[in-house]
Amino acid sequence: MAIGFIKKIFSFGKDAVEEKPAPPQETAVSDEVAVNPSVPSGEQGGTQAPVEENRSAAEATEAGTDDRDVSLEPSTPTSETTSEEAPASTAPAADENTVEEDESVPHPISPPAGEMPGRAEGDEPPSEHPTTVDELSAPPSVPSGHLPLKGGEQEEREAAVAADVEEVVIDVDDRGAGSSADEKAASEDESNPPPISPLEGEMPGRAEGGEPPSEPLAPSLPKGFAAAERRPREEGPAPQAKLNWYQRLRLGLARTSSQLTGQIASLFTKRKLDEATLQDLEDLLIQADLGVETAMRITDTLASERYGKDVSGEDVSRIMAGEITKVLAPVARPLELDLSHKPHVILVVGVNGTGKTTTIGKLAAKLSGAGLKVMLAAGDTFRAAAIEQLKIWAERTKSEIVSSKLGADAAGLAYEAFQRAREQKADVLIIDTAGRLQNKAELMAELEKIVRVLGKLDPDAPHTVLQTLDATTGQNALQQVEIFRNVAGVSGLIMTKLDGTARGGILVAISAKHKLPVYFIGVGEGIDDLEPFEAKDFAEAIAGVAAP
Ligand SMILES: Nc1nc2c(ncn2[C@@H]2O[C@H](COP(=O)(O)OP(=O)(O)OP(=O)(O)O)[C@@H](O)[C@H]2O)c(=O)[nH]1
Repeated sequence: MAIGFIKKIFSFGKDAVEEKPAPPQETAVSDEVAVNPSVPSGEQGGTQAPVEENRSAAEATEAGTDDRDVSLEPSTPTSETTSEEAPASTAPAADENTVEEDESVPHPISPPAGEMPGRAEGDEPPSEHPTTVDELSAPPSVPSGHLPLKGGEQEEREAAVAADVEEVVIDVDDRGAGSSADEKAASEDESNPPPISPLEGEMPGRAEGGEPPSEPLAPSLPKGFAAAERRPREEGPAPQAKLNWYQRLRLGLARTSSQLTGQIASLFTKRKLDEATLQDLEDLLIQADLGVETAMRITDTLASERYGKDVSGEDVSRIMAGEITKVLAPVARPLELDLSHKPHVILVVGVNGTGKTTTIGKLAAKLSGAGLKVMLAAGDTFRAAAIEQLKIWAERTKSEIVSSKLGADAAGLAYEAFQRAREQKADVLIIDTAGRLQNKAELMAELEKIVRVLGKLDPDAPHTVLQTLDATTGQNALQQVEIFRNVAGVSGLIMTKLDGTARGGILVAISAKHKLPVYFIGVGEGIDDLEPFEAKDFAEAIAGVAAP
């Protein structure tokens, strides 16, 4: 179904470009009803009709409780011209252009008016090879079939061309200026000397009739300056190969692990394992955000193996990695999609800046890359940049997008997006939300409303509620999960920014406490920088166990 749909998009408006993907169709939900009639018929266009129905449905529920009219405004794919079409359509035009240009535009090598005046009317045309100064300064001959311009005409036309050029510049650089192109061209003629004129006194050119200097004169520097010798350019360091995701994860968690292993190593120098050492170790593990429960698991296991004996830092790292793996293994699960839903709705929540929008883009890339039909909903109506950011991701991932104006009702948008995704038989709908600070009650209420509204269309929706957590956050992430879980019923986590100076220990504490699935980890800002979460890799990276 999805492949058939994609083929449909691909073939719209460009019969000759079969293999080139069409831009994603965007559906804007605006405050005014504006249905674009130019949508292609078929799967996409056929979904236009129920707009009003949708709206009333949304109103009937408290879904689209917003008073605004919400409507769909799909953009049409850009039609493209193929190289095969071009010659047939452009050939006659080219002839016309030639005539047009020849008549109105001076020859490209024509000297500027005033500087090298043309021949006076009635003069003999110059010989083929100019030999005298007069001949050299005469304008080039006009191609046969065209009348040579008279001196006055030449100037007028050159002025007209100058005006045209200025008009373009004004369009681009100074649209609202209001001064006419002619005025501007004229005033610049008066005020600007020709750019190639040497400045008087600074770089004297050849005096009239004088010999050219044998070497170009170096400008003399004013007092207090000295000419520097040109040094050979230094070779910079060879560009480094991009680290793979595992190396980036290890690097990201290096701060946590090296700090931890360094402290552990100094703790166990020449000390047998006793109660005091175990207590010190537990404190260190808690400081590394691992949580009391996991810290105790580690110390208990260490005690049962090595109590009263010598202990090395490697022993502790190995036991630590093993115990952390036991905590994380049950939560390292794939994100399950029930594609019978059509669409499977994923709501993405989390504090602002934790990487929701970026993660949505990465998820969309994986899903659409696998041939699934993905629709995105720009439910972060709080930030204009977030809407734009998601549009870019939609374009990059060939996903459709439903967006709205800044400040629009997010629940109404989510409702419309869900309906539209259903009509279009999308496999997955991913809804972005505003970064709600958990202490802002009204924002949390809006999030609750989105969940409620989606449930009106399908009691099981949203089918997945994903929360993004920023790995650089630390303890605060634990509190974030608690709050979003209560408000939005978070069903799984993605930890982002594990490639930075991450403090990944908190994920262990969160997993021990909430036992929520951890689907993926973000290891960079790129489209491919999202990896399935692997308990053992993560545990070893935190514990500082040497990489295999
Ligand atoms: N290094 C790194 N940066 C990331 C990762 N994920 C997201 N980012 C960056 O984090 C910043 C915030 O990401 P967004 O996706 O805008 O976060 P958001 O949660 O949507 O933010 P709001 O729209 O403000 O709610 C951006 O600069 C992203 O490029 C990651 O895994 N690694």
